[in-house]
Amino acid sequence: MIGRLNHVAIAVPDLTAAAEQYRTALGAKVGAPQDEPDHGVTVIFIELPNTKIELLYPLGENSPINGFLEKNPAGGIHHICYEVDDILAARDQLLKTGARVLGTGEPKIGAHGKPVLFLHPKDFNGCLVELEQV
Ligand SMILES: C[C@@H](C(=O)O)C(=O)SCCNC(=O)CCNC(=O)[C@H](O)C(C)(C)COP(=O)(O)OP(=O)(O)OC[C@H]1O[C@@H](n2cnc3c(N)ncnc32)[C@H](O)[C@@H]1OP(=O)(O)O
Ligand SMILES: [Co+2]
Repeated sequence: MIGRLNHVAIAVPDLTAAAEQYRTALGAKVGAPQDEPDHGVTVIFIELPNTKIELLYPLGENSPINGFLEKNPAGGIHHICYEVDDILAARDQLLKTGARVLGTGEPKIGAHGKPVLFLHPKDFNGCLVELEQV
């Protein structure tokens, strides 16, 4: 069901510093900051030849990443995003296995303008999973 790895997201305590480090120390192709108010985050995508890294920083008062950054003040890997062809079929299949879909259970439009859903980290070996329909 899952296809390519779309991105690995890293929650960071300082978005500008993290972007600069990827640009200068790691020599990566770093995009511009994008506010995602529907998701409570500001993101910067880093383009790698085979995937992307999504730097995440809280936006607004109820950001879903606030708790994670409180527990991991230096930052940390926050989620991985797998591509799927049909997100509703994927969701329904996963619900049958007992996996918890976060939020309302309905896809939201993600940072690439495509539908996304999140699966509870406790149901996936401690790793928050994002699905993106491509
Ligand atoms: C723009 C878009 C895109 O790419 O298109 C994005 O990525 S938006 C990216 C931001 N959006 C999201 O993450 C949306 C989905 N996320 C959520 O709904 C939330 O972040 C939850 C995953 C439910 C966690 O929320 P919160 O930290 O408030 O809950 P909580 O404190 O009750 O956490 C429950 C347990 O899960 C653990 N936990 C929390 N976040 C975790 C993470 N990212 N990875 C692994 N474990 C995690 C906590 O340590 C805790 O474990 P213990 O009980 O053992 O201590
Ligand atoms: Co993401």
